[in-house]
Amino acid sequence: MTKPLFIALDFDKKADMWALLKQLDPSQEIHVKVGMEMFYQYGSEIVRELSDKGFKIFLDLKLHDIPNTVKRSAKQLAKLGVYCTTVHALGGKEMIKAAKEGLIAGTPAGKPVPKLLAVTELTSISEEVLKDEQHCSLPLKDEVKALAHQAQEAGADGIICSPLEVAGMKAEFPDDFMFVTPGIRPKNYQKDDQARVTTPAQARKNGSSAIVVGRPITQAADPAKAYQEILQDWREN
Ligand SMILES: O=c1ccn([C@@H]2O[C@H](COP(=O)(O)O)[C@@H](O)[C@H]2O)c(=O)[nH]1
Repeated sequence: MTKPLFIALDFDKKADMWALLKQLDPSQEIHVKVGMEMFYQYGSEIVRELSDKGFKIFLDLKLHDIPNTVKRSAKQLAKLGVYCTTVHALGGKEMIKAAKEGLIAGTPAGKPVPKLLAVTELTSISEEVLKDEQHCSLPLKDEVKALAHQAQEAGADGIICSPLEVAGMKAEFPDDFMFVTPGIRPKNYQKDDQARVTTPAQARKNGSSAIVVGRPITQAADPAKAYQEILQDWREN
């Protein structure tokens, strides 16, 4: 499979989401990310609609609760047939293990189990915030790496981190462990609320397995053009 670019479908209205998706070339495989904004409004219906139209879905709900609750929730999520989903790595190994068990238990027979990705440190968190507000004494890269190892030991299939951290830890993980990276900004695009960003091309060079891009596509004057340009920067050799 070519390395995915997940378009973060962070929209207020479903109609705006479809207006964007209709502009994209239907002959290409399109990967999308459904997050809390759409899911809290439209629920599993939106996932099914996208799935029926052939989109490959990353359902990003960042589960973070006690293991029993996460296991039972993951079991329900697995019924939706998504490609991957997320938990917060800070929930601990028991919670991640429980999420994996729930996904396995809920996946319909003969269907692939959704990949479980653990969010390490959100890409909006800076070195300063990690130290001053999360009271973490480790440098950010070390904290991300420690959470990544913890997630892998607990059975996660990959992590979410910034592309800035990938190169420094990829060699320590199996080849199929996924490094999915938001915090993507084309050259000269504003950071918005993201703290740790790179261009798509830099994410590729650093070894990201997949990138997640929202506003640089969804807020563009010409989203289809922005998507193609970012895709080219991401995939160009
Ligand atoms: O650490 C994280 C985890 C998830 N995200 C999500 O990715 C997109 C990024 O959107 P942009 O508009 O490209 O900033 C968004 O849906 C976040 O919820 C993240 O940014 N960082």
